[in-house]
Amino acid sequence: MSKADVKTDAQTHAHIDPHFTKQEVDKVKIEKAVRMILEAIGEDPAREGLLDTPKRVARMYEEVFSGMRTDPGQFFNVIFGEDHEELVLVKDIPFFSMCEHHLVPFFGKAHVAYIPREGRVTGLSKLARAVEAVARRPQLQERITSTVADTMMEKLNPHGVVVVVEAEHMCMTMRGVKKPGAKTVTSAVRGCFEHDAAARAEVFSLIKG
Ligand SMILES: Nc1nc2c(ncn2[C@@H]2O[C@H](COP(=O)(O)OP(=O)(O)OP(=O)(O)O)[C@@H](O)[C@H]2O)c(=O)[nH]1
Ligand SMILES: [Zn+2]
Repeated sequence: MSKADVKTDAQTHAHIDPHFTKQEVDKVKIEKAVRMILEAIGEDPAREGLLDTPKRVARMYEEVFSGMRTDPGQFFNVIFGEDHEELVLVKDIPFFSMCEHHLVPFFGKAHVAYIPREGRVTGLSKLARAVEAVARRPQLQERITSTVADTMMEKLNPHGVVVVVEAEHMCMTMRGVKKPGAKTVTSAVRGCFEHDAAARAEVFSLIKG
């Protein structure tokens, strides 16, 4: 096998997760852009209260978009050899993301369930880490849901996965259609859950309860 044939996890994962990047955040560029936005709305970026704002916003974007540089698949490299082949559900995982259309937050809870294959059990915290990695990017709720499910299918090869995400989008509350309280629920159902209605119903009732 030539060196070029040896693909990193991140490269092999690209079909599921095309937005993962190793590029560092260009904070100077963000600072310039923020100054321009302030000028564009009629503010004075040189007034005292705004002097450090471009720097703060650059640091904030680096933090809230840190998932751009986090491969969610990496968390499933540690696997326990347990032979538990029954349902595992981690529910109510809080997350914050940024809507890719308006760059304002949407946030809520993710519920991640899977049935491991024998000897391929992951750490519970890894499910929450994968959600966080995928959420901290310019996102669509649907894409968070399916990327987490597809990453788990690929890395853990489980019998099945269900991911449910419920969120409130600030682009629908503080602006635009202005419907505070409206919740969006998305789900991704993979593997055995696709054809086993009873197993799927069990997961949904556990998530609700
Ligand atoms: N499918 C999906 N749509 C989203 C998500 N976040 C925001 N949107 C929607 O993206 C759409 C963008 O619509 P546009 O008509 O291009 O933009 P807009 O004029 O700002 O739309 P309004 O929000 O209706 O004012 C809106 O309907 C948003 O509600 C998401 O996670 N998934
Ligand atoms: Zn939006």
